[in-house]
Formats: sequence, C-alpha cells, structure tokens
Amino acid sequence: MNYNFLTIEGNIGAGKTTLATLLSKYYNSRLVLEEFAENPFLPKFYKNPRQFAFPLELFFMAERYKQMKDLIQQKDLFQSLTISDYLFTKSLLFAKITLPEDEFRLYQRLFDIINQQLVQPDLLIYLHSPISRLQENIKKRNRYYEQNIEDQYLFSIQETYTHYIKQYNIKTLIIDASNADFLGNEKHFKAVVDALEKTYEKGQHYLTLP
Ligand SMILES: Nc1ncnc2c1ncn2[C@@H]1O[C@H](COP(=O)(O)OP(=O)(O)OP(=O)(O)O)[C@@H](O)[C@H]1O
Repeated sequence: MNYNFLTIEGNIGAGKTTLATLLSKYYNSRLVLEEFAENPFLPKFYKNPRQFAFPLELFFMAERYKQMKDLIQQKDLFQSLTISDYLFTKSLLFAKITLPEDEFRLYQRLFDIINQQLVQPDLLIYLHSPISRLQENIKKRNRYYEQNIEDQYLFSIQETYTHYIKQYNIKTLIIDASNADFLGNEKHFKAVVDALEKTYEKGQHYLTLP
C-alpha cells in the first residue's frame, strides 16, 4: 500500500470511526480519532443551533488543530501509515452550513491561516450512504442529542462534501456504503483493502462493495 496518510470522511453516522479503526488494526497504523464527545457545545448546539454554532465550530477547529499539530511533530509521519476519521477541512464545511454569512467569513479567515500549516492526506476515503441509512445508524447508536437531526441537515452536509471534493478535484475513493457492514462482512472490508493496493490519479474514484 502506497499511502502515508489516509483520511476517512462521510456524513454523520456514515461509519467513519468503525472503518478507520478496522483499517488501522489491519495495517498496524497510527489512528487519529475525532474527539467530538469532548466538545461541551455539541448538545447545546443541537438544542439551539443559532446561539451555539460559533463556539461549537471554534472548539472543533481548535481541538482538531491541536491533534493534527501533535501528529506533525511526531517525526515518523512520513515513515509509517496514519489513518484519521476526519479531515481538518471538515470544520470549514460544517461551518458553512451552521454559521450565518458574516460569522462564516470570520471563521474562514482563521481557518485559512491554520490550515496552511497542516499536512493534507494523500487519499480521502469518502463513505456515501443514503439519508435513510444514516438516520437508521443515528437511531441505533442513540446519542441523545442527535435524535432530532433533520433529513435536510444531513442532505446539506452531503451536498457540501460532494461540492468540495469536485471543486478541488481531491483524490477521493468514494465507497457506496448503502449496505456496508465492514465489521460483520469480511468481503466488504477486503474490498476496501484491495482498493487501497491501487494508486489513484487526482479526482473521484468509485468503489461498489460486493
Ligand atoms: N464542525 C462541526 N459542526 C457541527 N457539528 C459537528 C461538527 N463536527 C462534528 N459535528 C457533530 O459531532 C458529532 C460526531 O460527528 P461525526 O460525523 O464526526 O462522527 P460520527 O457521526 O460519530 O461518525 P461515524 O458514525 O461516521 O463514525 C455529530 O453529531 C456531528 O454532527
């Protein structure tokens, strides 16, 4: 496998953490997981988005920056594989949806300054699931503050990711995760491992699971 830094992305409840964890065990790689549970603004945000979006987004950006910075400072980043379950740009993509225009512009200025200092993954794996499947996953895992997420919010997140991947022609492996079961179905996991043996040009590449 030819990658040093792989990032898994996808909508809320797409299964990023599960796949990142399985891949990191398989490749014996370093694993960087998002620590969203540490964000004290998240439950407040879901209750009152308008009031808490800005501190929520700032907190996410600060936490993610700290994690990514620590990663760069560890000398062996380019000698071994690192897998993360989020992209630093995720903060900006969510902020575009959650913040009003003027606050978003301010956020973007901060983001641009910080983002310049960070290393970008050499392949993005994007898990694509229909909204109905995401809602099922969200119900099943039952985090209390996520139980009233509207389809429209998930749809906006999906559109924002798709637009970002296309706009910047990001090297992305898009996995159709509609029926994915990476934990329970060995064939699904194997298909991902096989796909990671290949090298890809910039742009979007698609994987359908068996
Ligand atoms: N920048 C952000 N702005 C608003 N909410 C965010 C942001 N980043 C994460 N969240 C929220 O944090 C929670 C965890 O999100 P995330 O998508 O990272 O993990 P997840 O849904 O557990 O992923 P998966 O199920 O794919 O492993 C979700 O409720 C999500 O909406």
